[in-house]
Order: sequence, then C-alpha cells, then structure tokens
Amino acid sequence: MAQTSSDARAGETGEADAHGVPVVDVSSFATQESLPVKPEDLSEDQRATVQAWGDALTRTGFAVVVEHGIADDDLRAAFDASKRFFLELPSEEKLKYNYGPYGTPQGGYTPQGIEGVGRSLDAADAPADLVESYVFNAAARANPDNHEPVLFKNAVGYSTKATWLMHVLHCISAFALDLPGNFFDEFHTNPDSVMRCACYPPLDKSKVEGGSIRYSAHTDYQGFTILALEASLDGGPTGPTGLQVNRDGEWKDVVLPTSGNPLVTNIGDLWQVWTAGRWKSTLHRVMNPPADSEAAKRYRFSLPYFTGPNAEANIVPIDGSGEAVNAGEYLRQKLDITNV
Ligand SMILES: O=C(O)CCC(=O)C(=O)O
Ligand SMILES: [Fe+2]
Repeated sequence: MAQTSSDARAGETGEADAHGVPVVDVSSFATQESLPVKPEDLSEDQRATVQAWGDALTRTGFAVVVEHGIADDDLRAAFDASKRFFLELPSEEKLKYNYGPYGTPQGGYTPQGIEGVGRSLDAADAPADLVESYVFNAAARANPDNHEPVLFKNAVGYSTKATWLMHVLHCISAFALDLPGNFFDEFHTNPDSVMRCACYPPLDKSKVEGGSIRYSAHTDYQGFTILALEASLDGGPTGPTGLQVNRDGEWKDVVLPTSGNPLVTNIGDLWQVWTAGRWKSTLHRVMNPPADSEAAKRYRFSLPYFTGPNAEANIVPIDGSGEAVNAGEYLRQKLDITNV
C-alpha cells in the first residue's frame, strides 16, 4: 500500500516528513514485471502510489523512495568498490582514470579542487567543493577498458538496477501528470544517464575557512536523481545525512527512514521544463558537519545516479507552454561552467 510518512508510516519515518521530504513506497509498481500503460489498468495500491508521488513532487521536488526492489547487496557492492577506489588506491593510480575536468566527455575520476557545483548557478566565483568523484556516463559505460575494473563492475552493475527504478519512476510520474504510463519511454531509449560515485573526505579546516562545503547549493541538471547514501544500508537511525534541501528559503536536513532501503530522489531541471514548473527542480547541498564533530572526521560516501533523457531529445513542456530545451546541449552547458 502506498503511503507517505504523514499517514501510516508516521511512527517510523516521522522525522523524514518533519524535514519536508515525503516518503513514498513504490512497491506496487517496482515489483511488477511490466509496467501499466492505461489508467484503467492501475490497481488501487498503484493509484495511491501515483497520488503520493505527485503530491511529493509538487510540494518539494523530492521524495524518499522505499520498497523499490533494489537489493542491499547490489548497493553494498557498489559502496565497497567505491570505498576501495577512493581509500585504498594511491593517488597516481586514481589519476590514471582522470580524462580532464569534471564533466569531461569520457567520464572517470575527478580529484578534489576541480568541481565547484555552485558555479552551475551563475556563482562564477564559488569555491571548489570538498569532494572527489568518479563518473560513469554513457561513454564510460561503453568503454570499460578506460576505467578502473572493480569500480566499473560494481558501480555500473548497480546502475543497471537503478535504470529499472528509473522506468518505474517515469511510469508513476506519467500517471501523476495525467499521461499514459509509457509517455516518457521514447525519450529514454538510449538515456544519457550518469552514475556518479562521490567521496567526501574528513573536513580540512583550512578549506572550510576558505568557504568550501562538501557540495555547494545547486539544482540537478537532468531527469531524476536517485541517490543512495551509505547510511541507508545500516538499518539504524541515521540522523542528519548532510544532504539539505532548500524549502522556502530555509535549509532542511534530509533524515532517512530506518527501513525500506530508502533512496532519495528528486527531479532535475529538465523535468521542471517538462512539467512546465508544476514540479520544481529544488536547490540542495551537502553541508559540512559541525567542526570537531565525529562526523567531521569521517569520510562520507554517496552514489547519485542521474537519469538523463536521450542526449538528442528535445524537452517540450507537456502543457505546450514555453520553449523546447535540447537535453544534451543543456547538460553540456551546465557541466562546462562547473569547474574552478
Ligand atoms: O552526496 C549527496 O548527498 C548529494 C550529491 C548531489 O547533490 C549531487 O551529486 O548532485
Ligand atoms: Fe544534486
């Protein structure tokens, strides 16, 4: 049964809702072998899921998805490979997989000090973020020989599971927008999606004093972001995740529910265009833990998967208003301005 944390899940996941990001159980779709196309084919549970999903995205542009069917083992394997890459490989080895600045067409590794995601929002002097990352974009996935094999296998392996979830979210979204369930399929036959492995090292005081945070305020550029946080695998109360969402000018901590394998999802700019602003591409950031706290001494790992439409797709608002945006050109233009 679909539910948000404001009803039956309240006892369990109240914190997440209290912080403004609704929790949506997507099992009524995710467990199906094929996805429904016509509204009359929806079960009662599916209708409730559609309603909860549409409400969440209209209110916040964010939803914490639970019961999505991706196994803990797939996520754990991807996190383990990411930790091995960032923590165990020497810098020279990691740099073998650097093919240029963040957003370089080949994908690969970007050390700290290069990307300042705040620059994507016209903040041309935003400092570098406190993060290193490894990106498997479509070109990287097509050229395994150019990439670190253990990370490739596990991160790309996980991304194939996340791709099914993308289809599930598109189907639920289409119904929530009064469209046929397969409306978004033709725009995702060869999706320009990006699997990103992010590592936020323990805080370095001098960089913090220079104004850097772990990942500065930005909106995501493409379709849905499906974000896995390592804390979600531990099964216990997690407290603030570091991820903060801006609601009405105020920063709110995202806190995960303690069951259901939560994944944080949000829409990027292209879906705001698609929905003619009905759903918002919401500002978010990864804030530094308090100085000298235990969390400030720890690494933080996350696995954001950005679902792109096909690079050549033209995104036209579904209500016919506004101008078309070319998906590939929009992404390129954003990536090109995010390096320090
Ligand atoms: O690491 C996170 O929690 C979020 C990262 C993020 O917002 C992004 O990669 O776009
Ligand atoms: Fe983001």
